[in-house]
Amino acid sequence: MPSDTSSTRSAHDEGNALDRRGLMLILSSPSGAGKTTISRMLLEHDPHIRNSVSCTTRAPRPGEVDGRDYHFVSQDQFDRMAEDGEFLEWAHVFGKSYGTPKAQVKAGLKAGQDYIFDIDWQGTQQLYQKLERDVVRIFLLPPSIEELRRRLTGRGTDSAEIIAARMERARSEISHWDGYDYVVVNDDIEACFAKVKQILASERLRRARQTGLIGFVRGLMEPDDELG
Ligand SMILES: Nc1nc2c(ncn2[C@@H]2O[C@H](COP(=O)(O)OP(=O)(O)O)[C@@H](O)[C@H]2O)c(=O)[nH]1
Ligand SMILES: Nc1ncnc2c1ncn2[C@@H]1O[C@H](COP(=O)(O)OP(=O)(O)O)[C@@H](O)[C@H]1O
Repeated sequence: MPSDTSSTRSAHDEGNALDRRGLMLILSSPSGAGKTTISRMLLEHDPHIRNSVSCTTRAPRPGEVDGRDYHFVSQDQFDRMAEDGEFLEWAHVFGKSYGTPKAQVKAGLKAGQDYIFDIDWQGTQQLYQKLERDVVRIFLLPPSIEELRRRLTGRGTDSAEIIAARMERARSEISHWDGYDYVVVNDDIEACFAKVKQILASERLRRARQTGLIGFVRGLMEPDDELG
């Protein structure tokens, strides 16, 4: 048995990052369904998870911060990064390029760091093909198409033309819902957040992620001297 059993136990109970391999929590949804809102709530609530900051060629929205929400790059910079193999995956969405930088995430996962990915279904498929064992896929649905339109309009960040393009694409994005492990309807935001937290807590406890348990379990199985 490890000498410091109590600290080992409490570390496991809290899903402590040092005891296990990190996981990749993917949140996808049609634009406006609420994945950015849920990601931000999770990042505020949970010190063990970080945002994987994507590169994009789209313009920043009011309130978005370069390096926090996205790395905003030119098309030339993006193409060079893609050619140099700096992305884990990348895709064209709404006529712009979006990509997940490789370096930070790969090292982080090994060190037990969890990451949130706010990426579309194309990126989700690519990440799943490459890193299946680390990926947890959640798809958020709006309670109705009318509510989706209200949210896109109410967000106040996009022109009528861009909102129309996003609504146009919503149905085809929703058609990929069955490529996800979990599907959550984002009607009431607190109820949706509670479900996402529940999924994360359970996924952290999967045996395959609990690399720190191996030594602990071996200790439990050692012959007990007192029993002879
Ligand atoms: N494949 C891929 N998709 C991304 C990445 N970053 C963002 N996206 C997706 O691109 C789409 C547009 O994102 P954005 O312009 O922020 O609009 P939003 O969906 O309304 O927040 C969304 O479906 C995002 O999930 C990425 O690195 N890779
Ligand atoms: N459950 C909800 N109820 C009402 N409004 C919501 C809910 N979830 C998100 N919103 C709002 O809808 C808009 C779009 O949400 P956002 O998180 O930006 O979506 P996405 O990142 O999927 O495009 C934002 O103004 C956000 O505050």
